[in-house]
Formats: sequence, structure tokens, C-alpha cells
Amino acid sequence: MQEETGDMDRPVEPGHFSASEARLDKHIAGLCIVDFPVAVVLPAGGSGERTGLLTPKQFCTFLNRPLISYTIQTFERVPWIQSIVVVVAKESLDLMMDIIHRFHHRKVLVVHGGSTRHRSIFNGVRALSEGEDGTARVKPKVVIIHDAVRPFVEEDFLHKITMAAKEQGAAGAIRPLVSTVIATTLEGYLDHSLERTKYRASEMPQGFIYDVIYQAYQRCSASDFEFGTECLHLALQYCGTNAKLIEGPPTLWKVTYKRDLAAAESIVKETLSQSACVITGGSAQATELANALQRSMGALDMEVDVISDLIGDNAKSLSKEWNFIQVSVNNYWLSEVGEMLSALEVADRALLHPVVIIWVYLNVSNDDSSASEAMGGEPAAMMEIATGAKLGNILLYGIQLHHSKEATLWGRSVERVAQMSCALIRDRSPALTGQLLQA
Ligand SMILES: Nc1ccn([C@@H]2O[C@H](COP(=O)(O)OP(=O)(O)OP(=O)(O)O)[C@@H](O)[C@H]2O)c(=O)n1
Ligand SMILES: O=C(CO)[C@H](O)[C@H](O)COP(=O)(O)O
Repeated sequence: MQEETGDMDRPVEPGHFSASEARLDKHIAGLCIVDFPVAVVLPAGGSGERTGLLTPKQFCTFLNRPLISYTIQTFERVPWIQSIVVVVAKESLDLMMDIIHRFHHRKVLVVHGGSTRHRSIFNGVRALSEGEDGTARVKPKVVIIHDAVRPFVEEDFLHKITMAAKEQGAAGAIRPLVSTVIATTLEGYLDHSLERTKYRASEMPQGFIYDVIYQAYQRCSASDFEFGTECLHLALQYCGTNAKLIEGPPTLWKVTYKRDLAAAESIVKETLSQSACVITGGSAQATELANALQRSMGALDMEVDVISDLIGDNAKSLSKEWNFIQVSVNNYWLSEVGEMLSALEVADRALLHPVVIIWVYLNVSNDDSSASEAMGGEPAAMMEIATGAKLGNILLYGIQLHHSKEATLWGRSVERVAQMSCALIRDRSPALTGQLLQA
């Protein structure tokens, strides 16, 4: 059973590589130049027993998106990878197709898995050279194998693995051991321990010349399929290919236990919380506040850009991975926020990650009562807009502050806005949307 997804904006026929290979991207901007066809197999057919959850970990969701979609996105954005085969259990096929359509994944071919990881991987590898009906497909030169439950891998590391695989026939990521490995006796006593400096943990990704891994799987035994855990070992044992081992970053770790899902979520949140864009509307007071926020939030490790509006060239900010802070001066009026929500929707900015908008209401009048009058009834409007925005994966929060003429008081308020903004952006709590906080 194979399902292809080629109906998105740039259709790809997965597993098919023409001789001239028109799409062989030379990624000249960076160091990553790959001029041969590369495909990826993501085994995602396991049940995730060790998490103790009912849902297999690859389908567990954080920040409104299943883990498998993060991993697919990681490979999809690498221009020199042409095709991604995702291997899932039969009963997860509909769910997988739904994920592909919901998150607009483009380069993906879905195939059925097997009862063990090796069986699933072999199904994925085979699908790259032959269709379900046995028809031949033009195979890639190199195939990268990567557990679907390892969502964080950088392009430059994939490049290293791919180039080493092409040269050596096989290559794999390693990490230093964090604990000593010991052998136990049948009775549960220490038999012997291994010298830790001589050993490494084998991680993913691994890369292979296509024919090497295909032949290794064709030649390996039923016992390998049943109990084996190491693709590099199959390449050595059945094809005599000695893999090049490359030390990878700690982020290559595999989601195995429930707590790993929380760790993955916090890594994604951290990467989404690096920067914010303050929109001032052009007024002097808003600009003064924005500049002060830029300094204070900068000290809290958040890069802040200040712009007056989202018109013309400034509209580019909508497509960046920014969070937004919209300042309104003496104008308890949410129309600017409404416009921003529409613009983000048009740009499809919240498809893959929730976007944070913080609306900052700056009261510069001398008379506090005019501010409270302006507020009358408006928190309800704020909550209503925030509720609608949340359905579109946009998290809207509010902060209000008074522009005190007293420098110390003003400084404290600005500091509080900076701290609250950083906390709201970093936490991304859906429960706090629509709230108007006091600074
Ligand atoms: N029959 C299988 C078993 C595992 N995998 C995949 O292989 C990767 C790594 O395996 P592992 O972490 O062991 O996943 P599970 O087998 O799901 O976990 P557990 O051992 O806790 O059940 C996962 O992406 C998993 O979905 C697979 O494609 N087919
Ligand atoms: O270790 C590995 C390196 O080859 C594999 O990545 C894989 O994690 C094995 O998974 P598990 O043993 O947890 O099923």
C-alpha cells in the first residue's frame, strides 16, 4: 500500500529521479552542495510502548502539531533532498495522510511498515526503487535513514552524513556514552564493564549508498529482521561496507519516554522565542516605549525589531519567524490587531507554529479615569478576538500600562512589559490568551 502526496504547490513524484535530474539543487548559499539524488526514509511504524501512552509517540502532539510533522518539516526544508518516504503501521495510514494534508507536506510518500523497525525500514528503502505493483522506479544515489521520532537535525549535519555515505558507502551519527555499559550475569551480578572511552552511542541519521543498504536487507537473516537494531551493522556484515562515523550534536536524541515529548516541546518553544517585532503605529510615545522594550528585552536575550507599520517593505516581517507586539496609544481600539490577524492568515504564518501577538495599550492621558472609561466593556471584545485567533493558531495577549511622568515609575512599567512579553512569548500558554495584564 503506497500513498503519494503530489498535489501541493510543487508536486514531486517521490522515489523518481530523472537522469538529468532537473531538480538537483545546488545549495550554493551555504556550504551544502549536493549534485546527486538523495532520498530519506523515516521509520514511523512503532507503537511507542516505552512512553506508556496510548498514542504512538510519532503522532503525539505539541504546540498543535504531531511530532512526525516536525521531523518531516526538518527534511522538507532541505532543498537537495528530493523525496521522503514515511513508513507507518497500516492502522495509522489515514492519520498520516491527514497530517500530510493539514500541514501541507509536499515531498512525502507513505508506505506500510512491518512488525519490527528493520522490516519497516526495508519497506521504505524498497519503495524508493520499486512501486507496489513491482514497477521499477529510478532509485536515489544515497538514502538517509532517520527515526521519525528524532525531530531535530540540521542541514549541515545531514550534508556531512550524505557526503560521507557517498564516499564510504555508509555513514552514521555517534554520540559519547553518558553512562558506562556493563554486562550482567544471568543471576544479575556484574560480569564485566566496557571501557567507556572506546565506545560510542549509535544515533541517527545514517546514510547509505542505495545499493548497499538494499542489498544488505536482501541478504540479512530472519533473526536480523526480528532482533537487529543497527543498520550500519547490516551494511558491514552483508556488504563489507565499513561506515564512517561522525560525531553529531546532542539534539539528535530520540524521543523514547514521555518526558522526551516535553523536552522536544521546550526546544521548539525556545527556537520560536528568539525574536519579536514591535509595531508602533508611528506615534512618538509608542516609539519611545518600543525603543525601551528593545533594550530591556534584548537584555533578556530576545532580539527586538521596531517598525511603524506592516505596510510596503515592512510587510516582510509577517513572513519571518517573529512574534509581534502591537502598541496602541490612548486608543483602546483593536482594529490594528484585527488587521494583523488578517495579514497573518493571508501569509499562512500560523500553519506550522503558533504565532504570538501581544497587544500593548499605552495610556498617556493625565487622567486615569479616561483610561478606565475607554476600557469599559472592551476586555470582552479582546477575549472574543483572542478566542477566534486561537482557532487559527494565533495566541493573542494584552498588556496595559500608564505613561507615568515620573521616570522611575515609567522605567518600572516598561521593565514589567518587557518581562511579561518575554514570558508570554516563551510560555505560549493557550490558557492566558485574551487576558489584559497590568504592567
Ligand atoms: N515496527 C516498527 C518499530 C519501530 N519503528 C520506528 O523506529 C523508530 C525508532 O524506534 P523506537 O524508538 O524503538 O520506537 P517504538 O518501537 O515505537 O518504541 P518502543 O520500543 O518504546 O515501543 C521509531 O520512529 C519507530 O516508529 C518502525 O518504523 N516500525
Ligand atoms: O539505535 C539506533 C541506531 O542504530 C536506532 O536509532 C534506533 O534508535 C534503535 O531504536 P530502538 O533500539 O530504540 O528500537
